[in-house]
Amino acid sequence: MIRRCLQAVRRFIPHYHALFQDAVSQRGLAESPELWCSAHRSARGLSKMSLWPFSVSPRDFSQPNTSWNAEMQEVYDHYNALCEVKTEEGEKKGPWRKLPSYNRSLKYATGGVYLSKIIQSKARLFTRNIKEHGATFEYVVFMNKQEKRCVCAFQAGHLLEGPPGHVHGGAIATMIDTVTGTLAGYLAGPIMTANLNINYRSPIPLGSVVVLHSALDRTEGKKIFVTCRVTSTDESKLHTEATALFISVNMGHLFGT
Ligand SMILES: CCCCCCCC/C=C\CCCCCCCC(=O)SCCNC(=O)CCNC(=O)[C@H](O)C(C)(C)COP(=O)(O)OP(=O)(O)OC[C@H]1O[C@@H](n2cnc3c(N)ncnc32)[C@H](O)[C@@H]1OP(=O)(O)O
Repeated sequence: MIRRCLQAVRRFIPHYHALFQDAVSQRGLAESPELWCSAHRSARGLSKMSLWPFSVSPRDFSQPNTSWNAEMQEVYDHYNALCEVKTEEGEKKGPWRKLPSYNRSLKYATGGVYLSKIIQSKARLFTRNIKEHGATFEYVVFMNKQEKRCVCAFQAGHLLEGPPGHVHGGAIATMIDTVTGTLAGYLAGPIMTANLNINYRSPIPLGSVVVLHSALDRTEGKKIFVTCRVTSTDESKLHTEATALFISVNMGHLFGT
């Protein structure tokens, strides 16, 4: 019985990948978060008829949870309100969009040729690999496509300690790479970080909430230059400044094939 289930699942996986690749190649990647979701959805219909053994609706890690402090919730509420604006005809889409956040950027991609098949399926996005709420990276990104910029509310958990009581510089760099990379990917499709230049101006206390403000500086051919400032939520304190260079790559480069 178990062997038959496994055979069915193995037969289904290539179909799933084909569907995913179709959606990717037909729609382009400029709207990547939607694309991931729609590619996932188009494959989902099939998965309902199959023996696909995994959860079909991935958890959105950027939803408020009990670990969020009042300041984190406040920043979330502020930008969330800007996602819908009230008009005389009712509510309509505002200039901001809350991006969903999953624990794999491409949930069903096989990756990592150096990993065994079983371990490959356990690969997870670095910033979303701890299930415990509030322990590491609690964050939510809001995108303003018109203005080519985004903001991210980030609450740094106790497992991100570097200097006593403060956030590790590598964790800050991770968040800067994630947020600037999300902006570059959202605007330009598949990208990889080529250069990240960071100035740490003042330490970030563990458990505190900061805001990452990221904006497109310019594009030159395949090169996408992005800036980032990490500030206190009221912007009175500058914690970190960074510039990043992303290069547009093809899907093969992204998957390492
Ligand atoms: C798909 C994303 C969509 C996401 C949307 C939202 C979904 C949300 C989900 C999850 C959020 C997570 C978001 C995270 C984002 C993080 C991304 C990473 O951390 S990536 C890991 C670290 N990076 C590497 O491992 C790269 C390693 N390097 C390479 O693979 C290559 O070097 C690469 C691709 C960067 C460039 O290689 P070439 O062959 O394509 O390009 P060449 O020809 O070398 O360069 C093109 C131009 O760029 C300049 N260039 C290249 N590297 C440079 C550098 N380091 N500094 C300055 N210029 C550089 C060159 O001089 C050249 O310029 P001239 O056209 O001649 O003017």
